[in-house]
Amino acid sequence: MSTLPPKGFLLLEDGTLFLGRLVGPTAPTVAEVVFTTNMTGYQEVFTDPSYRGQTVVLTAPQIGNYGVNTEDPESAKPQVAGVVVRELSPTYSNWRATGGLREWLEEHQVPVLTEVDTRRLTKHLRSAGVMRGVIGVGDTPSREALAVLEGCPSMEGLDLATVVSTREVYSWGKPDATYHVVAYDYGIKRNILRLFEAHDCRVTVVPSDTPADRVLAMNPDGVFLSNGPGDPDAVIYAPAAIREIAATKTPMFGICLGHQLIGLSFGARTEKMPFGHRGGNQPVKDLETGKVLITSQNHGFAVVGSVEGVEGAPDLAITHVNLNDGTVEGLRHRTLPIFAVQYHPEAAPGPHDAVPLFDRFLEALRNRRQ
Ligand SMILES: NC(=O)CC[C@H](N)C(=O)O
Repeated sequence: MSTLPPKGFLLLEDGTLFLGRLVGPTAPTVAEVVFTTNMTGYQEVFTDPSYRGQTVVLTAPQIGNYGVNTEDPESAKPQVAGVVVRELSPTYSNWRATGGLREWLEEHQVPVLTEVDTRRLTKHLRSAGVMRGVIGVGDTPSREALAVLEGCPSMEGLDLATVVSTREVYSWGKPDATYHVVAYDYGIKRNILRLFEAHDCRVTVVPSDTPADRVLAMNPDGVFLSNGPGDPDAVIYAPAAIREIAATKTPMFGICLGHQLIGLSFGARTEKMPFGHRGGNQPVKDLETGKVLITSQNHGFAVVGSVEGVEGAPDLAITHVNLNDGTVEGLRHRTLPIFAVQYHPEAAPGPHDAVPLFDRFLEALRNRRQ
C-alpha cells in the first residue's frame, strides 16, 4: 500500500493559492508557471530544454498512464522545474514503457503537485497571464517559500539558452550523409537531430556562442538555429553571428527561439506574450499556399508583426500566422535563403503537418551546391 503524499501548494505571485498533494522534493521550487494543452507526449514536454526555468501545468486530466521510455526524451533529463497535474496516474501500461512517470520524476528530483484543480489554474493564467509561482509542502506557504518566490527573476530579460547549450561540439548522424548542417544549440531537441539524420544530413552541433567564422570554417551546406528557453532578446551575441553567416548566402533555418533570433537579427522586435502557445493543436496559416496546419508549439515570446509585415524588418516577409491570435508564426528573408518558423515542425509531441519544412531546407542546401 502506498501512503498518500503530503499536502502541497502552488502559490502564484499575485497571491492566488492552489492546493494539492506533493510528490518528490519538498524544498520550495520557484519558476514561471505555464500551461500546455498536449494530451500526450508528457515525457517529450518535460525533457524539452525550452521548458527550462518553467513549471508546467498539464491541462489533460490524467498524466502518466503510459509510463516513460528511453526513446522519447528530447534531451538527457527532465528540464522542467516542476509539474502540476490533476491526476498523476498511479499505474501505467504500454508496450514501450520502461518505468513509471512518478518514479522517473522522483529519480530526477522534479516536484509534482498533484490533485490540483488544473482547470481553474489554467483559466487564471489565461486571464491574468503567466507568472512566477512557488511549489511547496503543506497547505500554507512558509516564510521560506515566500522568500524564494520573491527572489525569482522574471523570464523577461533572462538568457537561458546559454545555460542549456552544449559546452562541446558534437556530431549527430551518419558521417557519410550527403549534407552537412551546423546547428547552433540554444537548447536543441533531439527530434530535430533525428529528422536531419532522416533527411540525409550529418549535423555538427555547436555551443550557442560559437563565432560565425568558426562555423563557416566547418564548411556547412546550411546552418540551423535551434529552439531554446528564455528571452530571445537576452541572447545578445546571437544576432551578430547570424548576420555574418547570412552575408555569405549560406542557407539558414530556424525553429522557435531560432526563428525569434532571425527576426531580431534583421531588425524586428520580440515581445512577451500574455500566456504563450503550448500544446499540440495550434492552427497556423501558411500565407503562401493558403493551407492551414495544425502545429505543435511551445513559446512565450513572439516576433512583433502581423499579416501586414514584420515591424522594423523590411527584409523579412511573413510566411505564417497563428489563426487564434494573429501572431507571427513564420518568416523568410526576401533575398537570402533564410526561413524560420515559430512552431515545431519536428513535433515531438504533436502533429506532423509541418514536417515537410525539413524538405524545404534540403532544397535550399541542394540549390546552393548547384
Ligand atoms: N521552444 C522555444 O524555442 C521557445 C522560445 C522562447 N524561449 C519562448 O518562450 O518564446
